[in-house]
Amino acid sequence: MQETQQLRIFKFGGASVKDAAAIRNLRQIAQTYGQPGPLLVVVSAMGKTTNALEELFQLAHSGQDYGPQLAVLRDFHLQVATELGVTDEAAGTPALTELLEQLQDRLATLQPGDFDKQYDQVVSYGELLATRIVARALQAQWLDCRPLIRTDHTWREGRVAWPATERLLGAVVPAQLAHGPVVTQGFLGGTSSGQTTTLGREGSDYTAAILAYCLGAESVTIWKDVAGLLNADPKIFADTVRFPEISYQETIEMAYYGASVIHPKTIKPLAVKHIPLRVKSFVDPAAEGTLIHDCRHGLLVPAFIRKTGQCLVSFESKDLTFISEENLEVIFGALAQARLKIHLMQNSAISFSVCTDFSAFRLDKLLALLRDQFTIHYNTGLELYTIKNYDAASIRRLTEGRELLLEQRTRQTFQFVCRGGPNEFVK
Ligand SMILES: Nc1ncnc2c1ncn2[C@@H]1O[C@H](COP(=O)(O)OP(=O)(O)O)[C@@H](O)[C@H]1O
Ligand SMILES: N[C@@H](CC(=O)OP(=O)(O)O)C(=O)O
Repeated sequence: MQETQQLRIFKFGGASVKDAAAIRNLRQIAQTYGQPGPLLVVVSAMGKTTNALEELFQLAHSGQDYGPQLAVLRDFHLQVATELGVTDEAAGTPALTELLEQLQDRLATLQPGDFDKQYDQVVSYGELLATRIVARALQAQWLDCRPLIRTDHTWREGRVAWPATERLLGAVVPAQLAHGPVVTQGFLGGTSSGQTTTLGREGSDYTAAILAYCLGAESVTIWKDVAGLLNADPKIFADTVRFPEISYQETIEMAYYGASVIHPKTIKPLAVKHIPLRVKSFVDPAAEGTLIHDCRHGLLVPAFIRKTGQCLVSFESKDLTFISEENLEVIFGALAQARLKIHLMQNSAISFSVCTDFSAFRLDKLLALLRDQFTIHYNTGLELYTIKNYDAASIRRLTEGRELLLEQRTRQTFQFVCRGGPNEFVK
């Protein structure tokens, strides 16, 4: 594989491309910090476009009128392109209007069934449209990553076929980078038969890591609306502290437990190749941010992580049989089939409980698979809190006055599930 010397990868998420002013700011950052090249820029859908596309898709798939929402989405992208003066369609292939027409066609020709597969074919247009605009604004080359980031057919959470992806990217991207900056889509991949897949919501950070791993990048910088990786989400918790540097191991755990600033899959490919990851503020790009790399540090301050939209499911054997390895095998198999990920689990003599993301569709599937064998109870509308590197004061801060439905602690991590409610303790 041909490695690109000193390649820097910049990733810009939805907030950093939410309108024309944000894209001008991105251009300034790329010009100031992305030189000398080579520079590969990964871009997500603009603002909340992915949510809007999800809604559009739901409407279209269920046969409802989606015309007004589609018009809003179309006008928004065209308006931003006009404000940036990048409506010169001849200069880009495919043109913005061509992508918008493709999206319209996709929506008009949806078939009943195949929900997840068709979701990917529609929702992917957020990144296609955004990169078309950003590439033109940067006068950079536009790269369609779908034929190069090869995944299996796991719709909505494509699993990367690493050897093929490394070969495909290596054959195309270094040559393109030799001609100047390249802009490509986050979140997207493609199957061997040429169908679009997505890598899981908020998966654009992961795309930056895939590209870095496969192309042997020097570093990855993800530009966010926060000062760096903090010990908690500042939208929820008061008095947050920035980590100037932190290890891959600490970061992967924070991301895994739900610190939404970095997609959890991002860290491993970078750690394997010792590629540093910087989290920097696009609001204050000169500020230090956070450097995530191979480093050792003492005990860090407690980090707080909240996951909302949780569901606690308890399985009880119907005949007072103990929860055994055989029972657990059946339960885990059903959870995997329903594609429900376990965030926390606990068992007693005759009962086994798991905390997972709530999805009515997936929960129904799980119930259908296990109802005959187990008595199943569940609660929805819950929150899962994790405190990494906890102490007594940090536990008190979060748990006081709350009814804990499930609680667990290891040497470094304290977790509990409780009902969602006002966050009287956080701000
Ligand atoms: N530990 C944390 N440190 C910093 N930001 C965090 C943390 N946990 C959650 N966040 C949230 O992550 C947001 C940035 O991530 P996200 O909105 O997904 O960015 P993007 O869309 O640009 O990829 C911040 O605005 C902040 O609210
Ligand atoms: N646009 C996709 C992928 C993504 O990563 O977006 P962002 O970088 O804005 O979190 C999503 O919203 O899920």
